[in-house]
Amino acid sequence: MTIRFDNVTYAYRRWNRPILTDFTYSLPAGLTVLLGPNGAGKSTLLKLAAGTVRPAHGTITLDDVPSTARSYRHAVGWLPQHVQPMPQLTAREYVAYTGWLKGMATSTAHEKAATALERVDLTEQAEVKTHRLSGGQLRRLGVAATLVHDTQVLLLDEPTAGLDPQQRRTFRNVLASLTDQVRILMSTHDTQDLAEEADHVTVLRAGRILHTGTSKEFLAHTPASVAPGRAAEAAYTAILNRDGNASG
Ligand SMILES: Nc1ncnc2c1ncn2[C@@H]1O[C@H](COP(=O)(O)OP(=O)(O)OP(=O)(O)O)[C@@H](O)[C@H]1O
Repeated sequence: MTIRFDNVTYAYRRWNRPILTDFTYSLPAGLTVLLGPNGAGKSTLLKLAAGTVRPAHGTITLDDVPSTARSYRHAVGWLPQHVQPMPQLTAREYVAYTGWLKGMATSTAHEKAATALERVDLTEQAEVKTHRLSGGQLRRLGVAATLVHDTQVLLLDEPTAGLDPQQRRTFRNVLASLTDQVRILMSTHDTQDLAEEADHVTVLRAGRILHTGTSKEFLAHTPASVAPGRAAEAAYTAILNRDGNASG
């Protein structure tokens, strides 16, 4: 099951310049990292894919189901940049409540919540009130909430921003463990982190795809003299520079 953008054009206001124009993209299997400078259109792309905003032209589909359909929004989970705790709820109740909001029976929502928490490695925190969770645990709680209703595609907007290195590692490991069942598109500014877990990399600038391919193909852009620890950052810079030179 994958999300396809076909000739999508989107502007925030009818009279504004479009952020995406005639944009075509198909989300590959596994974990895809979405890179791009500030204002490239990453969040806009994720919001369109989540069905929270609609294109002016073109179509966004999940195996032929349009993004306007209820079944589309059930199959696609979107994690915004900030996960708000609900102080009165435990982690388990929070996830079950999300399932209930999506139309699940209360008993099913509780059952599915336990499985979703297990998938993000939060079983031990199931009875902890959400405002007592750490920043990294809160992000994983957000992922559990999006997984509770049998999500096929997970969209994450800078989920590792503000996390310390240990929390980022745990978060990435959790994402990597989900990719056998869920396709994931994750935006980030954390270029170096991605080299470890991403299957694919897409680079966006000014609403255009500069590069999309496997991580190996992405890293092949690394200049020869660069130390391995800097490879992803250097590959990203090389792709941006190549485009800058071509369009300049
Ligand atoms: N609600 C909005 N109304 C009008 N313009 C917007 C709105 N949200 C974003 N934009 C504009 O759309 C463009 C793309 O923004 P978007 O947030 O998608 O980029 P981004 O790649 O996610 O950036 P960042 O890395 O800074 O989060 C920017 O020029 C931004 O100013």
